[in-house]
Amino acid sequence: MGSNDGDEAENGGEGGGKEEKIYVSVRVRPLSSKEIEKNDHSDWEIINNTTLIFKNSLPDRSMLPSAYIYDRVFGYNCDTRKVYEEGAKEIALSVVSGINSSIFAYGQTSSGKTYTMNGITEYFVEDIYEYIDKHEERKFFLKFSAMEIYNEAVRDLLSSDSTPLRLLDDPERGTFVDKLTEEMLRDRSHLKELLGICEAQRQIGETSLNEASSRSHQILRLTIESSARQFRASSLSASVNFVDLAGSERASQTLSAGTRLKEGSHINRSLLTLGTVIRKLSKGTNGHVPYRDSKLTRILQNSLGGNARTAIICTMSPARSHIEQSKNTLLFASCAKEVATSARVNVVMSDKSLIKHLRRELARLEDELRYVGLIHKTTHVDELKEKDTQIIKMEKEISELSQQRDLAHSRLRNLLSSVADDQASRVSDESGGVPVHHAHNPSEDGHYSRYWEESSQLSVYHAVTSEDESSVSEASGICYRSPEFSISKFKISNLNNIIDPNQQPSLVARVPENSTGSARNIPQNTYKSLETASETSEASCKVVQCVEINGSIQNKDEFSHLLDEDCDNFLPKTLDHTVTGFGLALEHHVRVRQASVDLVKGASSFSATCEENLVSGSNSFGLQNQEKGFPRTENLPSGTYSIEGDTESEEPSGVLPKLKNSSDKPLKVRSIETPDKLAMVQGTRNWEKKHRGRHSKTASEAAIPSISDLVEELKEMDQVQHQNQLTKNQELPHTSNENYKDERNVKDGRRDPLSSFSDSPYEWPLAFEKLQRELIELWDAYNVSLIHRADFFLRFKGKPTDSSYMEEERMFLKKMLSQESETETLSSRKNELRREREKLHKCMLKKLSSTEREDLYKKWGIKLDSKRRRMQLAQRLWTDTKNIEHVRGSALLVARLNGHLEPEQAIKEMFGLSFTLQKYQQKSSIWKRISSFR
Ligand SMILES: Nc1ncnc2c1ncn2[C@@H]1O[C@H](COP(=O)(O)OP(=O)(O)OP(=O)(O)O)[C@@H](O)[C@H]1O
Repeated sequence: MGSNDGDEAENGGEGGGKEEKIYVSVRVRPLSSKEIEKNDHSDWEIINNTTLIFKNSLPDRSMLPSAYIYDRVFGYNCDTRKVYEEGAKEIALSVVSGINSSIFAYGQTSSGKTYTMNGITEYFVEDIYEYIDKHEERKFFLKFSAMEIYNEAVRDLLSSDSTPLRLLDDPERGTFVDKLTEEMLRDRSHLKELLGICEAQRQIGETSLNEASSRSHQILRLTIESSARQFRASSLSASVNFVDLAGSERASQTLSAGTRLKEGSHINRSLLTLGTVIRKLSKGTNGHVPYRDSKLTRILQNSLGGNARTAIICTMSPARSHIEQSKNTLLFASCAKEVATSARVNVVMSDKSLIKHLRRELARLEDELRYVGLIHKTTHVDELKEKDTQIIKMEKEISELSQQRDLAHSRLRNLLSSVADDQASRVSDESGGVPVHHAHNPSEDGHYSRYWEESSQLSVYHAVTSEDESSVSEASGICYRSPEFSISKFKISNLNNIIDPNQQPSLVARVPENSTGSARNIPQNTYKSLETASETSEASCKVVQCVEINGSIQNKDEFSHLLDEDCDNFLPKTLDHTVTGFGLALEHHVRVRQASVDLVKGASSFSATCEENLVSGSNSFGLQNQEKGFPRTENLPSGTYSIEGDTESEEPSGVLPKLKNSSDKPLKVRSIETPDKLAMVQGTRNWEKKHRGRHSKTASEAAIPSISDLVEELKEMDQVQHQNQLTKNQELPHTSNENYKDERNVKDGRRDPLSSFSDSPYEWPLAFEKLQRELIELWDAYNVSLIHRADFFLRFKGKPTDSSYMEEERMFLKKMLSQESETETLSSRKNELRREREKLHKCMLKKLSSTEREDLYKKWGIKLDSKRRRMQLAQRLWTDTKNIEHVRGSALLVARLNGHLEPEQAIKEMFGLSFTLQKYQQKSSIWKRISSFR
């Protein structure tokens, strides 16, 4: 063990501690006088400073080891100073460097522990104060405490109170003795004084081996704190323990008994625990170390395996008589030599320095916080900038989208305006309730344009376009549109030489420019054929017509002549399934035509109205090419629907009149007509030419049977169409736009009942009720026969297909009312109505039982005891036209009294006669029946 000025230990021990083996030395005392007296021999030989040899002179000891090596072996003549200098000083003085240290004296009783430890303490006190004296730059604080463990009780050696002290455990301090006196040392003399007290306080007893045997374990603790005088930021604090253990003893040797035996028992037990701890620690295992098995090991735990430097001086007697005890001591020393401790420098911060240190630490943490905050702030700013960029980008996109939306709205408004113009133009050109679509919207390139309706699937055009007065072209084409695609074919022929340049074309058609561009689902060969066809031009084309079917068409072959042979490829096959729409339209137009036929009997103004919209002259229809200008209709339910130009000599008999080319005169276009409309008008004209003013029913009666059959067939198709429409509308959201529909479908008081209601089943019930009430009022105003009212009222109960009949009835009555306002005529009708009531009153007696009559009297509020009760009942029929239940009751009673209207005949009768009510004197079938009541 070298010199120790503290610097080495401080440097090496700072921080986590420096592991160091316990410094173990053996001191062999000389034989005592008693041992010599007993002629006891020494078998030990110290051959050098570290080796001790047992001179194996005894035969029974041959098995013992002969050489013992330790850190230092002090022989018989070695004085205590040298033991201190070489076996304790360096470690003991570590305390001035802030390192805990412990100096142990271990050995058999009377082996010289107290003798050695007293000397070491004395030398240490001298050295420590010498050290303090040498280090004036530091200020030292020395505290001294002393305790003994006697019979496993801790006693304060600096206190006169022998009350045992408790051992407490502290997380930082470890195990400590509660209330142990700790004296602050003033100087070395003070320490010596205290050491004297401890020696005086310690339990000493006389045994056979030692007149002043220490019967307790003594622990002297000197705590030294030091700090630099100029810089007191920190101080060093450490304790040095000088432990003089009680000596192990054998009771037989010490001849102890009583108290000494008890003392020896505690001594041996505590030393046994110490030996166990040392042995455990020496093995370096992490197993359990029984520190707590004794107060000695608990108090010295830190010195044995913790934060301390430790030196153990094992004392032994060389006498042969103590060979066993000596070998146990050497065995203990050998184990202790393997135990390592980890001493470190214990630095204590002063309050002031601690505050200063804490302030510096606080400043450092604040700097870190600011740095972290700056980083976060920077990150936040970057995120905000990125979001601002996104916002700007999104605002730009919104602006662009808004512009696109406004543009789309503008286009939509223009489109709607064009459609509205188109609708207005169409309505203005209607002459018989037939929708003909016109448009007069020249595009920028000079062509006229038009848009088709949303409901259109197929449109067949044959129209004229004009860029200027000198360049007029004919365009014929067919356009098909489905939810998936739209497609068009257009063929243009120059008509400069055949069109009257002074006459502006009234109808032009334009297929939407993108119609073919969106036809991606069309077979490629079809598309090519269309392109090829569109490039074809036929200069000889002269026909200017347009056939437009909204909704569907019966057979593509009907229109194939408007196209070339490629049409078969681009007309969709689905056309074959769309039959009923065309049939429905045709039915309506045929009915109108038939009504016209009836009306024009006798200078009908209705035919004149129709005629106003027709072309004038002998070639009024302008049809010069039947093959291209008009569809063949051989597949229609009845008759031939083509029209031949010269019909002057034709008599409509059984079939509709035919249209054919009439002349090669310059084409004069005013209107584009559908074939059935043209047929209707032509039929009217033909009939008018033959029968005007004669009131003959020949033509109409000849036409009625076939038309009626046609109506029946078409009515069936109408039902199918109606069901299809219902299904379609149920799949679509319902949007009511009644005002628009009214505006669209009403012109001069005339509504197109088909376009008004048949495609709007949700609107029809309300419209039916309204129309029904209107008819009731009109019947009442016109004094229409009660039988007619009843039959009509009960026959048409609200099916959408009733709309046509009811509308025609309404139009007729309004027309009649406007034309026959003379008082005389109205008075005549009142008389007719009065006579009809009288007839009904007479029928009651035959048709109704007495019970039925009484029930009716009660129901109708007629007193049973009153007179002329049947006449009262007849007079009350159809009097409250505002009350629909009253009207219904009246209708039922009249029908009951009438009794023989066949449903199958009703439609024929109604339409055969309803339009001729003003001429009921002509004795049509129903009025003949009415007359039968008279
Ligand atoms: N190295 C030595 N040189 C001369 N005398 C010694 C030496 N060591 C011990 N002695 C003497 O031996 C006797 C016993 O010593 P000491 O009391 O120190 O033994 P001990 O180990 O403390 O005994 P115990 O355990 O019983 O207290 C004392 O009289 C002492 O003076």
